[in-house]
Amino acid sequence: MKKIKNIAVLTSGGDSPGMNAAIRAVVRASVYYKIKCTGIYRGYEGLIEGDFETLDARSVKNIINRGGTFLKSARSKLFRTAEGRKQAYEQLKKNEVDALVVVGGDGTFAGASVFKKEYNFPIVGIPGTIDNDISGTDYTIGYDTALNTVIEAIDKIRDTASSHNRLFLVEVMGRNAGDIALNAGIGAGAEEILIPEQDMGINRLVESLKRSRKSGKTSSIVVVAEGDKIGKNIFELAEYIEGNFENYEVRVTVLGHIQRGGAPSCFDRVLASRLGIGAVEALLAGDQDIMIGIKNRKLVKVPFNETITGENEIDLELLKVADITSI
Ligand SMILES: Nc1ncnc2c1ncn2[C@@H]1O[C@H](COP(=O)(O)OP(=O)(O)OP(=O)(O)O)[C@@H](O)[C@H]1O
Ligand SMILES: O=P(O)(O)OC[C@H]1O[C@](O)(CO)[C@@H](O)[C@@H]1O
Ligand SMILES: [Mg+2]
Repeated sequence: MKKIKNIAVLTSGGDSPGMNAAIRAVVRASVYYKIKCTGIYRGYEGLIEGDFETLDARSVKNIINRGGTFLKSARSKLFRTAEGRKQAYEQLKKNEVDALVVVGGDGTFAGASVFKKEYNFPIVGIPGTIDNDISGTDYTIGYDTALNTVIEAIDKIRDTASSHNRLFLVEVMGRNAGDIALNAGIGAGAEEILIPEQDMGINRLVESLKRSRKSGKTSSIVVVAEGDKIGKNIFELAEYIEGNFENYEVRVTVLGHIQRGGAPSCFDRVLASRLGIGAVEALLAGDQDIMIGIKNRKLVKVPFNETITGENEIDLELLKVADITSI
């Protein structure tokens, strides 16, 4: 195998707090091991266009505390095409890049896996997404920060919900994964949590909210993941619930992209730093086509095809905790 002298790094898909800390770790590990590090701007889009810049230890100063990604990110349509990936490969050759670190979510890994098969180019992935929807790692970078952002927002909503005796539906991110909804829902003391992995059924939801009222609750918070399976959007759901209650006002808050921003938590900074170094060391050890993840507090190497199962397991114990604590 060709000796690795130049590692490139890019961030792709939705940004997540801690991506900067991951880039910083990749750059500084490269400096530590005396190899060149190349930053690629705007994910696979910049890879195709050749938007490259050499990074040194000082290029990544003062970013460990910053949300977003200074390399910027993109959702690239072109990289989904064979022609786009060919251009990407040509750019890597032209810039004498020997290996690539991609920081992103399941889509980013799917793209990396296709690229690796076509060009046999060494790639290691770092899980960076607020969704926590990647198999083989307990946590993805940004998820912990997003959870804290969500509970801070819901705590505020609770103040006004209880002052007005209202029911609030709070939509959180997660097109296919309910991790944010379930964990933030428990942490914020929600009465009900709707997740994509489970269809609770609209009637059961209404019955449960009626029971809550009867038990003496004067206000309620329902956390709804954006990809929940109840079959109505959150505003239709609010109307339906209001129509089934007397004198219970319903309000909707969609938290949206606020969940993706902000300074990373200490947990995400440390995780990102460990994974960044792990990725460089893996490439230097000859690994490729894998993600560096974390399991039971230890770094692990997981083949790309095992990270994108498309199925997100729900933690039944957490569902029980949510049920019992919302009585
Ligand atoms: N099957 C695929 N083939 C080639 N490229 C892909 C494929 N799937 C995804 N990609 C590339 O990866 C990019 C990132 O994927 P996606 O937009 O799904 O975000 P992600 O990495 O899953 O992050 P997040 O879910 O946190 O936003 C896509 O914009 C696309 O360029
Ligand atoms: O920023 P965009 O492209 O609207 O993406 C939103 C999606 O990205 C994610 O936030 C993950 O980054 C999903 O939870 C959400 O559905
Ligand atoms: Mg994704």
